[in-house]
Amino acid sequence: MRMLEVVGLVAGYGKLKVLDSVSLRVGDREVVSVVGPNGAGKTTLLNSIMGLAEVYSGKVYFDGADITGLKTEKRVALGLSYSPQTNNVFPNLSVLENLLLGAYTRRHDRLRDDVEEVFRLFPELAGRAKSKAKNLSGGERQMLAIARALMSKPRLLLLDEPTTGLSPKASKSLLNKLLEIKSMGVSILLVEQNVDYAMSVADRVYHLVEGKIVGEYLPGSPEARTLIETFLTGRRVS
Ligand SMILES: Nc1ncnc2c1ncn2[C@@H]1O[C@H](COP(=O)(O)OP(=O)(O)OP(=O)(O)O)[C@@H](O)[C@H]1O
Repeated sequence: MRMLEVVGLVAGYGKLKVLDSVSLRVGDREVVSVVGPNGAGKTTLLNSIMGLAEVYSGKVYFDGADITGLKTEKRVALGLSYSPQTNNVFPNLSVLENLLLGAYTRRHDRLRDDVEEVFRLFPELAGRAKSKAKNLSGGERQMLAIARALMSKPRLLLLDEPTTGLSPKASKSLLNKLLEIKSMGVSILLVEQNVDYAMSVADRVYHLVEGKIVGEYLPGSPEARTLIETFLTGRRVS
């Protein structure tokens, strides 16, 4: 079994069923991306994996253990971490305070080393440790959100459209950081609307449309190129 296995997940919010029998997997040291149009259910998928949406049927396994019914903080303690698309930093707290909050599930004996490690990964944040998060640029804020998620020392990082609102240059720089995070031994499940971005970092890509997985691709394959073209021309794949 892979590190993360999602099997036949039907999930949503109250009476609204969003995901329809979604199955996917993420292996050790793998970057997997989920692409799909607005409203396809990408965020709901991440929410379900973290215990933040209602699961009506299906299972989520992490390291072979069934975590479908676990509380979110228990999932974090097991090694899952989540950087949501919005509201992912505390604007009135400093960069350092945001980072320390990311470590709330852990014992605190190595925090200084861990802060230094994320500052090595994101030197842009190191010089702004005392700045309030609300004073950061969009790109710096996304970096802080990811850095904060890393402070719980995850083995699997869930990222919801971290390039939202960033320039192409800032997006590429952020995507390069994801490859560095992968090389540190952390797996990543990346939700993206920009197919080119997803394909540039992912080992595998799933295509989610109207709550269903309609394809799985290896970046660089002819099928993957077709997927990109389909997105770019706005045609629907079903
Ligand atoms: N907290 C919520 N409560 C109720 N409905 C929700 C909630 N979050 C999302 N939805 C609904 O679930 C459906 C799927 O939304 P979701 O955010 O998962 O899609 P998405 O693929 O991430 O879209 P986007 O790319 O626009 O973020 C939409 O109809 C949305 O209105």
